[in-house]
Amino acid sequence: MFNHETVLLKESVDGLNIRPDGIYVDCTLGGAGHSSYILSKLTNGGKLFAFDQDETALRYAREKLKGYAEQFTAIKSNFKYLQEELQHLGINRVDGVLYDLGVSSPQLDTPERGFSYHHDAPLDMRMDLEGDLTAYEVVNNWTYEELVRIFFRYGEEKFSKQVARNIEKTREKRPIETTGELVEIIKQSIPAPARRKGGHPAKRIFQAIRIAVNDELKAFESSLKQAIQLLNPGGRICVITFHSLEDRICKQLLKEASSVPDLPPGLPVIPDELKPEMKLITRKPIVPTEEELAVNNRSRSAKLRIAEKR
Ligand SMILES: C[S@@+](CC[C@H](N)C(=O)[O-])C[C@H]1O[C@@H](n2cnc3c(N)ncnc32)[C@H](O)[C@@H]1O
Repeated sequence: MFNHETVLLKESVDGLNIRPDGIYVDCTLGGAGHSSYILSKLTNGGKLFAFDQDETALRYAREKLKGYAEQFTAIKSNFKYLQEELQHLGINRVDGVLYDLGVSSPQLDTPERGFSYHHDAPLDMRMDLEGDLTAYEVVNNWTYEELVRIFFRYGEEKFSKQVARNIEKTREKRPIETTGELVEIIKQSIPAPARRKGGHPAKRIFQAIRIAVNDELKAFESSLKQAIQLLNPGGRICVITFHSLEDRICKQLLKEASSVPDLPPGLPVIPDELKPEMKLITRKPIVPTEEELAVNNRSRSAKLRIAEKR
């Protein structure tokens, strides 16, 4: 069973302003919550292409959506290959692209995937099980400097140096094999008063390693740029992010794409080629309602941003 509670479902899919005969892309298929709702709004002429790099999610979603064989195509690929994969299928323009970033609940809740600090399991954290880089490799073989860099940058962890130093000390004696061992090292590295604040003490380091293993930020940035290029006029992008690093990339890129460049003074009208490509639909992100927060804890950090191609 693939139990993933979809976040900001109505807000994001309604945000796509779906044309029943349009072409849409769900970059993060997962449990197909958003995809099912998009498909319910399409007629026979409409198409949905959905990406996931996780074979388990694809298998589940293909079965769930088998009634939509005409309209639905699942693609096993990283969404950083958005343009290339669509081109292979003869698609050069689309009417909407959706991202619901991060990991799904089944990925988090399956101990063997090694994403969770609540279970003791081998250090893995790959969304794509065919990927070469695992959390084991990062934790055991990356240098002290590389670890400090990712813990600061991707985890915004104040005690990055202490954690990296204790990882180094431990692995000099023996390899660090499991999430449980890593959690213990993190707990020992963070002073007790700080450990009691801000949720689970391993949360930020686990986020950092997961982002590094899956190269999440670069993939998203590259994909979002491609999505902007792929859109037809009037087409929309909806992005749901779950932490400040993803949200910053999204906000920045959409802002750049929707801003007028500095113009020479006295120019009476903005020439067409200088007009921004996008228009922001949400100046401030949409966040879950109290009702959603009450039933879905995973939604608490979600932010939805929407922009439209001019
Ligand atoms: C939060 S879940 C999506 C849940 C889905 N919207 C639903 O309602 O069921 C994110 C999914 O995107 C996938 N994913 C994350 N980053 C990806 C990437 N760069 N390329 C392809 N799939 C990715 C993950 O494997 C995961 O299944």
